[in-house]
Amino acid sequence: MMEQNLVEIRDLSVKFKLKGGTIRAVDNVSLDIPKGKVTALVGESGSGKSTLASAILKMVSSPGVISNGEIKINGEDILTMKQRELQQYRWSQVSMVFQAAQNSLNPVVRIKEQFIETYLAHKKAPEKEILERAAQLLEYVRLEPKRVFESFPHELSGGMKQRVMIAFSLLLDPDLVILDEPTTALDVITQDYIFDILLKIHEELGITMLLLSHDISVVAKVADRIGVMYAGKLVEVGDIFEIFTNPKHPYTSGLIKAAPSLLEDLEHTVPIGGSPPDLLNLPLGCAFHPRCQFAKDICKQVTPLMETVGENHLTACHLYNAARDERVN
Ligand SMILES: Nc1ncnc2c1ncn2[C@@H]1O[C@H](COP(=O)(O)OP(=O)(O)OP(=O)(O)O)[C@@H](O)[C@H]1O
Repeated sequence: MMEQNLVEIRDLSVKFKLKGGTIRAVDNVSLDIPKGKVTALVGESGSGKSTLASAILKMVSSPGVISNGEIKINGEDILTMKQRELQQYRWSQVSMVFQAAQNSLNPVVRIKEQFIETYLAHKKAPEKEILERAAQLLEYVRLEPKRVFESFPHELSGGMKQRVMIAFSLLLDPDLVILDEPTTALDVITQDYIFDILLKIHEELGITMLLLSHDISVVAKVADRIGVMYAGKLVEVGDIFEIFTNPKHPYTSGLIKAAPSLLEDLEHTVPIGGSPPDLLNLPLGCAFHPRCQFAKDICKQVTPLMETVGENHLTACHLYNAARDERVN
């Protein structure tokens, strides 16, 4: 059966005009988010994951601007939506749990009231119905509705607040939920617990998810598809099995080798050498070339384009252009 895409992003660029110059936090990215699947975006801090995700909500933070591209959800172009349409679209079609989202709960309002306010800001319904829905969602995230409803945020632990935020993100029954580093700042056991919950929600509600993480091992358990970002570009995308068994881009291989919990063997992890790129001073050619042990002359001069390297698998790396060229010759 043909896979249907919920979101189709084409040639998306987001620029930030800063004191030292202009950076492209997202640089000509094209990505499909298939319906009913969990897609993960991974890459080091600063690679552009959050900026890309906020563009899907047309909520890029100032001074960022979406300088080109197209984002379609269910075939509808988000970037041409008017303010009123956007207000409807956010939360009810796409919701996002931001980084350290626990802190975005209002500290002086009981959770119950926050559920009601959030719902009513987008749709009308009797309070009783809203609370029934909220209670159902709290049960999904394995929290006791009665207790949580009456609590203020400071009465809940970090992991509980994060689960409340996940429940919030589902409140208006969106098609897509974006989770930005959903478990950072939580201990490992709580992280696992939250990922179990996310997986269950995904399986039972069939909801499409976009998960952002700097740690490829964290998303390995839940994602169906992985996109790898480096210096604002998408450098590899493929189904989870392909990415882990047959990574093509040296940066993807580096992320996998550097992930301790994947190898279950701390001694054999190999950190990626060099340091993350300075977006104000990107090298010519492939931005990863100064850290790449396979870099050739062409990598220092020409930016590689995304090319198909397998079924549902694309990468932007000259190593594969060369392999293809050799086959052709
Ligand atoms: N509001 C802003 N003002 C200036 N620069 C920004 C802003 N938001 C993001 N950037 C820059 O855009 C680039 C990409 O940042 P982004 O937060 O999207 O990366 P990320 O991969 O999500 O990393 P992290 O997980 O650390 O947030 C970074 O260089 C960052 O400094």
